[in-house]
Amino acid sequence: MATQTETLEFQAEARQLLQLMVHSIYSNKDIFLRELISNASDALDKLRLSAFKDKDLDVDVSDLRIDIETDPERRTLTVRDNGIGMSRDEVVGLIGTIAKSGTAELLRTLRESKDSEASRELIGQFGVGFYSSFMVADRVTLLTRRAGESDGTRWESRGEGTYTIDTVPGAPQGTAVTLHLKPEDAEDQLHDYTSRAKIKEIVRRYSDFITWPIRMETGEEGEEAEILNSRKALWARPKDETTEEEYRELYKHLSHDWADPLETIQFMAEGTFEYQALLFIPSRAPLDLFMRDAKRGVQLYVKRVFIMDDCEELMPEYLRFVKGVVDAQDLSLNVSREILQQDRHIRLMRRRLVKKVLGSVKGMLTDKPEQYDTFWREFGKAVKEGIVTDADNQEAILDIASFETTHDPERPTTLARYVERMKEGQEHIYYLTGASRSVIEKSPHMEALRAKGFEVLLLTDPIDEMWAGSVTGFAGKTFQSIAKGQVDLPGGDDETESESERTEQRRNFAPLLEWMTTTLEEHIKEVRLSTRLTSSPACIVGETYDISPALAKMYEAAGQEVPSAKRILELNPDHPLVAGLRAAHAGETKDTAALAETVELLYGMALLAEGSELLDPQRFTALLADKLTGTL
Ligand SMILES: Nc1ncnc2c1ncn2[C@@H]1O[C@H](COP(=O)(O)OP(=O)(O)OP(=O)(O)O)[C@@H](O)[C@H]1O
Repeated sequence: MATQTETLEFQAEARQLLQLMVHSIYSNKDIFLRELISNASDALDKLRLSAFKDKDLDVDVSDLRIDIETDPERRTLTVRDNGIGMSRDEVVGLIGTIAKSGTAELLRTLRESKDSEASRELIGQFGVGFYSSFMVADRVTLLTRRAGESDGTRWESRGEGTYTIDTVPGAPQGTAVTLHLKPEDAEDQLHDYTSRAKIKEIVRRYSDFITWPIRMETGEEGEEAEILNSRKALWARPKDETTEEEYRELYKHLSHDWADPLETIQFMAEGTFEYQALLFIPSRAPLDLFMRDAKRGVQLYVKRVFIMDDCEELMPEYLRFVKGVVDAQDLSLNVSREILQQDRHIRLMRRRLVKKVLGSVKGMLTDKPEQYDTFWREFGKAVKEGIVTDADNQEAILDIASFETTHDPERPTTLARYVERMKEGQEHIYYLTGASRSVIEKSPHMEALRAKGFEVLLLTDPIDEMWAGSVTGFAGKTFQSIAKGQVDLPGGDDETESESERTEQRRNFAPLLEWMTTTLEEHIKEVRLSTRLTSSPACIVGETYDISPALAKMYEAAGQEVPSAKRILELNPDHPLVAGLRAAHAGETKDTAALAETVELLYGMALLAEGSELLDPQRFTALLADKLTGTL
């Protein structure tokens, strides 16, 4: 007997997602069954694992299965499992709320998106699981009892603002989800989900690989229920015995993505440590790719038994978007995270998995450029983290990376292509980091390189700041920031000034540079002449091994102390303002205070030109206003 019924409200975000489901945005409604079977299969996995780990848990795991029952008269469809079940609190927490990261952002994007195709894609990426029942049902009942507990829970909702919940003593262990189906409507792709043939077709198409039996009564008295799925573990089957379609469906089951994967990677390792791996690269980045608690997508199985989701030990963080299954034959079912962390075989396995993934991206780069472009657009930012965190594969990652470049504003370049295009005598791969392509392109540091026709990589991701300063080189060429150190451009397209001219210039400017260095000593450590400027009067550069201002800012934002390194102000001796300053400073009757103000403005201009902030904007504008007034 059910106890008193309690009516609860859905959490706001859950309500909004439900609305989307009820006024379904999907055309293919059949997939609700895949979602329910997927949940049931997970619940059976969990029960088997719990029973194995907790010997005191009194459960029968000898006949774990999923049953589908239909009642054409009452127009109901039930998906029943004898898995782990849910406690009352779990029902409220898991079904009444959406604990997934990225929900709020997803809903905001959906609200802003007017395009229903785009909305469908977005929500598909998120995966709405259980709620998809409301595409085909106007009322859903869930009866569940958690293994080890005596009372069960009944949950029921019409997919509107509220749901009811009550306690049901003596409910069978596991979960039964009953859908009270909406009327058939062929136009709206609402099929007859009480039809055996339809159910069979859907199970075959979407859930064939589920390792648990999915059963359905034949309707004939005395006949055994029929098992609808073939239960073949795809990863343990040779490639030529598996169809693309089967791979795709497994991918969707694992990832909850509704789109097809971009690439499938399958391999089997034999020998002393045997395992099978089936990995997928999705075709788009998940919404939570850059969130702190983003999950990694590889599941660990041991001898066909599901052990854990999100196995960090198998995939490094920078490849967190890779989904799939790894099934190891020689581990104990009892394996824990701690054991995994210390296991030498697991480390070898991970190394091999990473090599396979990077190798398959390299394959795309050579053979399937369009696919590669999609990959890099979606995941490049995450993959670049590996340049810093995975020293063993640094070369391999640089090899598959693409970067924006001055060579072609439309297409990013690989480093190999950059190196091919390098000029004679060019030893360095030039790059500049900054907030955006347009800021970097206009930076004074670019001037001489542009004038002389050198290609520069334009690095705009925060992670670029981290690796660019620490990686030594690629294909024997070193990286050089054009905002750091001295830039000695070889030959180039321009004629270079003769050495004697330069010596003469240095001598002429020495007193000004010395005086300016003292005047600005609070902010910079040296003023010197520049070889990188053609039209701007000045720019600021760092020493070769200094951290860039943007990186310093990132560290500060992360709460880390950054030793403040003073940088160097470089002057363009050919600019009239700089030439004028030199003349004025050399003059007999100079106004040192006024000159110092001009120098301060010059320094401020150099900061603005590279996209940095002024130290004291009020003072800068006051000085500038004063100088401008003087010109009138
Ligand atoms: N048959 C079931 N048995 C036990 N727990 C279940 C069952 N169905 C759902 N749950 C619980 O409810 C949670 C929410 O289910 P839901 O289908 O909404 O999302 P999900 O499966 O976690 O995620 P996704 O959107 O990725 O499918 C599940 O994670 C699971 O903990």
